Amino acid sequence: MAPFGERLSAAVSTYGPLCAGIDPHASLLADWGLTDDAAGLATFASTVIEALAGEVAVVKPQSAFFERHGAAGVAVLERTIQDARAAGLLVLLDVKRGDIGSTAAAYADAYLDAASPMQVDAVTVSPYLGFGSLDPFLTAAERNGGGVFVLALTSNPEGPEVQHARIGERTVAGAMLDHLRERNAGATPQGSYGAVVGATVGELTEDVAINGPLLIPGLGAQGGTVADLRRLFGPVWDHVLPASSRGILSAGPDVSALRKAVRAVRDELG
Ligand SMILES: O=C(O)c1cc(=O)[nH]c(=O)n1[C@@H]1O[C@H](COP(=O)(O)O)[C@@H](O)[C@H]1O
Repeated sequence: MAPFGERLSAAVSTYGPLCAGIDPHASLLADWGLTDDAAGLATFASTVIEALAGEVAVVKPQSAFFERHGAAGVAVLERTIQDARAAGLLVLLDVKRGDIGSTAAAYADAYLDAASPMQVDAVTVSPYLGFGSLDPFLTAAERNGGGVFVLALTSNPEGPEVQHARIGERTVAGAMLDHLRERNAGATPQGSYGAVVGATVGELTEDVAINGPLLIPGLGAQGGTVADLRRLFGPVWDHVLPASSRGILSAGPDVSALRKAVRAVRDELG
C-alpha cells in the first residue's frame, strides 16, 4: 500500500481537508432518537458513513464512545472501520494510545497491521511515555502504509502544564514536533507522521512545519473557528486536517442535513 502521507494528500486534493469525527456521545444518540446501546451505535455510525462517503477525505471515529458499550460496542467499531474504508473513506482512529515499547507493539498490531480486523489508515498516539516509546507504531505504519498522529499541543485547557514545560531551550511539545520533522524529512508530498494541534491553542508558539499532516481538532463545539485556523495555520495550510465532531453530528440524524452541515464547513475552509 502507498504511504499514508501520499494517500492522504491525494484524498485531500479530491475532497478537501475536513476530517469528520464519529463521536457517538450518549446525548447525540438521544437527540437522534436512538438507544444508548450497541444497536443505537450501529445505526448512528452507519448513518454517518452513508452521509460522509464521497464528501470528506477522512473520518475519525472516537474509540471511547464505542468502548463504553463493551464488547458489543467494539464490534460496532470494527464494522464501522471496515464499512468506512470500503466506502472509500480514510479512517483515522482516535484512540490516543501510548505505552512501554513492547506493549505499544501490541497496540500497533491491533490498529496498523494488515492482518488485523481493526486495521485503520492512521491512529492517534500519546508521546508522553517518551517519543521513542512510539517506535513500534512508526515501524508498523511504515510497513503497512499507515499513519500516526502524535499529540503535540492538545485542545484542552490542561494540556499546557505538560506540553509547555521546558526541556532546556525547548518545550516538550516543541521536542515532539522536532522528532516528527526528523521522521518526515525528505518525504513527498508529505510524510506519514502527523501532529495533533488544537484549533483552540490561541497563539502558536511552536514551529508546526513538520512536512507531515496536522490534525486540528476543536473546530465547532470547542469554540475554534475557520478564522482561527487561517490565522494560526495559514503558512502550513496544505498540511492541515481541521476536525469537527459534534459541530457536524448535531445536524443529524437526517442524511441530507448531515451532508449540508459538512458542505457548509467544507466551503468555509475553501
Ligand atoms: O486527538 C484528537 O482528535 C483530539 C485531540 C485534542 O487535542 N482535542 C480533541 O478534542 N481531540 C478529539 O477531537 C474530538 C473533538 O470533538 P468535538 O469537540 O465534538 O468536535 C474528540 O473526539 C476529542 O477526543
